[in-house]
Amino acid sequence: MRKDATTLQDRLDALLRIAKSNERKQTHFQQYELSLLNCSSLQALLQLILEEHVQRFQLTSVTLLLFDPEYTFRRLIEGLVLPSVWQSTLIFTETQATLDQYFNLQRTPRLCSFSADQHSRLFPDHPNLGSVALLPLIRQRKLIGSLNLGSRNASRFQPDIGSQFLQHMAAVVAACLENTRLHEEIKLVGLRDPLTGINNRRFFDQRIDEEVSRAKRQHSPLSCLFVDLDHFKRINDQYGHAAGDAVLKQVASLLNQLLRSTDVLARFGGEEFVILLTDTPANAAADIAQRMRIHLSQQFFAVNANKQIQITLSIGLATMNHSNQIHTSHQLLQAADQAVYAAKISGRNRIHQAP
Ligand SMILES: Nc1nc2c(ncn2[C@@H]2O[C@H](COP(=O)(O)OP(=O)(O)OP(=O)(O)O)[C@@H](O)[C@H]2O)c(=O)[nH]1
Repeated sequence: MRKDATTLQDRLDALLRIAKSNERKQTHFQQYELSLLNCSSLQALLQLILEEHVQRFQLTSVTLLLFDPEYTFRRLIEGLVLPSVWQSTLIFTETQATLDQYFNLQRTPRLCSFSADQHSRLFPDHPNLGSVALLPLIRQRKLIGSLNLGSRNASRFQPDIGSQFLQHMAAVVAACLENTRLHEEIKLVGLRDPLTGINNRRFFDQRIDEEVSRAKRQHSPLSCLFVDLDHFKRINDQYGHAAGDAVLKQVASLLNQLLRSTDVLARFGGEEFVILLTDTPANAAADIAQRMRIHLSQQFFAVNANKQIQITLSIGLATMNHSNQIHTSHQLLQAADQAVYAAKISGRNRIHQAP
């Protein structure tokens, strides 16, 4: 009788321990889910998925394979400084078949033993895993990627283990990835000029303030070029607005190619471009402007199937060098603007340097 009571008590204790452990897991997952849902940037989200996930759930490796046929994701992360380990944990594919091979038609999570033949592309840094869970990331019934969990423990992920919880996590991850991607794209659209694809004036207004502060802090010179196409109206009038657009696009691309990655190029409006040359004194900026003017005057621009034209630029140059009258971003831009006006009235196709 007494023995029976003890056994019953042991069983109850064991059940209580399991219930408590499940509750802890549930709380743990809910906290993780909340952090995923609260993420506002793609970098922070990727950090949660690729790094925090491994620790929180005691895994050996977590990787993401994303279907990115138009390089949308890759363009968004291009400008970010990402941890070098992500080079092997953040994987992209342009072909749907690469993803499809890992899942059945129902696209349910796949829990199985690790096989080097099948899974090495998903876990390039971990050739000795015991088991893996491949979770399909689905949005609007489309497979957008796969979240891949790897464990050294061979019994951690096996086909007979319930996968509802993992399926739920994959749905949250897929939704968060889509949301942050859209969010980042919107941010980018607000700062890009849709015609030329380069930065717009809003972006420039933010950057010039940052660069002026940096130049003051580091006591380094900062030059600004105001570039204005000569007689651009004639191109529109003679060959049409679409031809004018094509010329603007080509000019933006040519200017971009001539600059260093630390310089800032933006379309200021219409046929005007602005450039910030960081850590560049006036004489060096004048050389760059001169090279730019000559290079562009030697290019040919197709305005229709049978006609190519040449163009010229006027450039105004101003420099903040901590010993002249230029102390603010407004003064720097205004000085460059007045200088381009002086270049125009003194004959165009030339550079004018602000005093
Ligand atoms: N095709 C095209 N034209 C534009 C765009 N934005 C502004 N423009 C045109 O650019 C022309 C600018 O004309 P103006 O300000 O007179 O300047 P300009 O003809 O270049 O003459 P100068 O600057 O004095 O040499 C106008 O005809 C605008 O319609 C655009 O996005 N696309």
